[in-house]
Amino acid sequence: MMSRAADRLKVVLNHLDGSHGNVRASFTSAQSVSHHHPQSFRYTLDTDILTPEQRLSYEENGFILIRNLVSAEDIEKFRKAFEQICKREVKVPGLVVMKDVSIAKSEFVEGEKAVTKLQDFQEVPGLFRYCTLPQILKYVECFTGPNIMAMHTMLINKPPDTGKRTSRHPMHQDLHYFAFRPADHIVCAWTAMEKVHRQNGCLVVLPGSHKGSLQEHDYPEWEGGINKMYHGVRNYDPNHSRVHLEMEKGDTVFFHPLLIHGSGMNQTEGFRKAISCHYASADCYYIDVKGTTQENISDEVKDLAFRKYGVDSLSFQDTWALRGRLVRGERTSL
Ligand SMILES: CCCCCCCCCCCCCCCCCCCC(=O)SCCNC(=O)CCNC(=O)[C@H](O)C(C)(C)COP(=O)(O)OP(=O)(O)OC[C@H]1O[C@@H](n2cnc3c(N)ncnc32)[C@H](O)[C@@H]1OP(=O)(O)O
Ligand SMILES: Nc1ncnc2c1ncn2[C@@H]1O[C@H](COP(=O)(O)OP(=O)(O)OP(=O)(O)O)[C@@H](O)[C@H]1O
Ligand SMILES: O=C(O)CCC(=O)C(=O)O
Ligand SMILES: [Fe+2]
Ligand SMILES: [Mg+2]
Repeated sequence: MMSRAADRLKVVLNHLDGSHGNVRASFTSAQSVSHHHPQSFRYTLDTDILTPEQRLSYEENGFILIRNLVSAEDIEKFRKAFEQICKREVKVPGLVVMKDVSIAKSEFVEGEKAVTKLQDFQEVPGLFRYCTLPQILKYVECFTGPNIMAMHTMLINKPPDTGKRTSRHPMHQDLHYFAFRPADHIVCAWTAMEKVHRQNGCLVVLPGSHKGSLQEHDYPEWEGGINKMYHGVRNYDPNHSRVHLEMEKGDTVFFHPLLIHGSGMNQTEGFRKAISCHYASADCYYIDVKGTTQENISDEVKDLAFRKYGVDSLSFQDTWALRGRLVRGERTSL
């Protein structure tokens, strides 16, 4: 109980402090792993959900993998909902449907095979149900606390590579796209909709990179082209040690928004599917990214909002406030 109150205080202090770090790191958790060596936690809250090992692992690595969290039946339902959208059986407000850049201009690819990514499916009940699954939110709460917003939703249908290597997703930090803070109260849930492995382009992560700061992002100079908004960390070191997250259908990884990650190309004939949601504590606050490294993505998003909706008065923060949906607790700030 004590520790829950301490965690709330941490959030408040951080809020006032603005810069994350020192204040929180000095708190000591009551639920420490060892009684003799009290452990302080920065990236996880006190709940009875994570085992001490899982908690330490997230603190150290910036991600945890939970096997078999989403049922095959639920995944089948998400797959059906995705198919319906691709066949244009339903029209959805706000939904962004992205084709791979290497097939965008081809008139021969249609339906599901043409869609690389659905974004912002908050108005598709059959897909948004993923973001409300209790077994997912149970884990999310360990990072966000009790007031939870689903800020960004995606279904990724990584296509077989056309030979131009455009099915790759460059190494990046998701925080680059976000106009809210603090980072430690944001988490991504990413669920494999089928077996994902190195061959079909599983997630690749740099363990521990969440302890660093937000880096400069830009389009990588890739010969075969690069998808819209696929920014990568500018000074990516290809020799840094990486972990390939091979997962079975239903396995779910939760990761920190500063964790550097990407995915390799899909060298199979199948479409590699995953569904994901970025959650944030509703107690987070919006920031102005003017003059920061995030200005480039902010301009691109505002430009897209203008082309899609014809409004040029939306700020980057507005685009987030309009898309975010409360999934648990109270909508306190975001
Ligand atoms: C109510 C609030 C308003 C909200 C505003 C909307 C905001 C949406 C945005 C996204 C925010 C991103 C947040 C991400 C957060 C988490 C971290 C995730 C990391 C990522 O995944 S980043 C990558 C995300 N990518 C996108 O979001 C891409 C968004 N999609 C698009 O912008 C459009 O789909 C696109 C690519 C412009 C295509 O537009 P569309 O109208 O569907 O296509 P056309 O066929 O008309 O083509 C137009 C033009 O674009 C070229 N094109 C097509 N596909 C691509 C592509 N994949 N990459 C690059 N270029 C592409 C096409 O060839 C055409 O070119 P012309 O030269 O002929 O004009
Ligand atoms: N120059 C680069 N800048 C940014 N990210 C890169 C760069 N080169 C590769 N990556 C990223 O590194 C990750 C791994 O890339 P790669 O395509 O080599 O896949 P892989 O899983 O290592 O497969 P393989 O088994 O073929 O090596 C992907 O996220 C990829 O987009
Ligand atoms: O599913 C993938 O390939 C990773 C996508 C990703 O990291 C993202 O869209 O932010
Ligand atoms: Fe990402
Ligand atoms: Mg490689």
